[in-house]
Amino acid sequence: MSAALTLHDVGLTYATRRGEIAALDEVSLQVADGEFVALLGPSGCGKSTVLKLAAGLLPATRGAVQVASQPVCGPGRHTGVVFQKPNLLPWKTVLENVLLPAKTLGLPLADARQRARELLELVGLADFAADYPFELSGGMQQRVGIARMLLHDPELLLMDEPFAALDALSREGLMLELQRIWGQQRKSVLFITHSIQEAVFLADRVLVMSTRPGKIIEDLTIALPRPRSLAMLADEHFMALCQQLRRHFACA
Ligand SMILES: Nc1ncnc2c1ncn2[C@@H]1O[C@H](COP(=O)(O)OP(=O)(O)OP(=O)(O)O)[C@@H](O)[C@H]1O
Repeated sequence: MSAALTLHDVGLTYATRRGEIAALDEVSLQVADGEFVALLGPSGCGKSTVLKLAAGLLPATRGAVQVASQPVCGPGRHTGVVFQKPNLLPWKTVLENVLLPAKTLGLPLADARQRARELLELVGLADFAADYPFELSGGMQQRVGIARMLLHDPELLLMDEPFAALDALSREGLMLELQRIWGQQRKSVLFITHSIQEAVFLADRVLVMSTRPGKIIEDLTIALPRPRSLAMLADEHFMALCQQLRRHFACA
């Protein structure tokens, strides 16, 4: 299977006023086409840095970063990104927010508008197209962010703790929703999270990073059947996988 994302021996050092900070050291990982990979690790270990490298928002200090087998030289059309905060423009409607990348990427507006409506349908917000972000819940705003990420039909989705700011029930709802969307669209996904449960529930594979400078210290295949239901959170096999991952963290 070909790789949607490859990091090979990647190092990243930030230059700060207080000297250099080695964020990543010899990180190698792959996301295969259509694969859902979760990246788990303690705070500050370099997870967001990995995502920024994959998104072309930062250049690597050492090593190689490739998306769709091409070196990453800057933000590109192959990738779509969502962050913890959906960063919607408050003076634009839901539909206009989803359409934002159309201008930057030079997409034909009529086609983009049609696709934006289809994506709002996909994320369950068809009836809210004309609303403004302040009229939506946090979970609904994050779904707008997901629709916006999908507008230009990227092959690789980069998601940086997209559900972290939500309450537990909204998080569970969005996990199910993301699983459904991924099942329909079969994009390749790198999903960053602090939540072991979220990682095991969603992913085909979970990668664990060490404390800074981050390295990959575990690569665990999650062979649970799909689609996964919330009942699975109490399943013995599910809990054993969570326990296996929890051993890497001090509070295990
Ligand atoms: N722009 C920057 N300039 C200097 N240092 C940075 C910068 N961004 C991140 N760092 C440092 O690099 C390290 C890794 O940060 P990063 O945000 O990638 O970690 P993370 O695992 O995503 O953390 P968290 O889970 O808390 O979001 C941290 O020590 C952080 O302080």
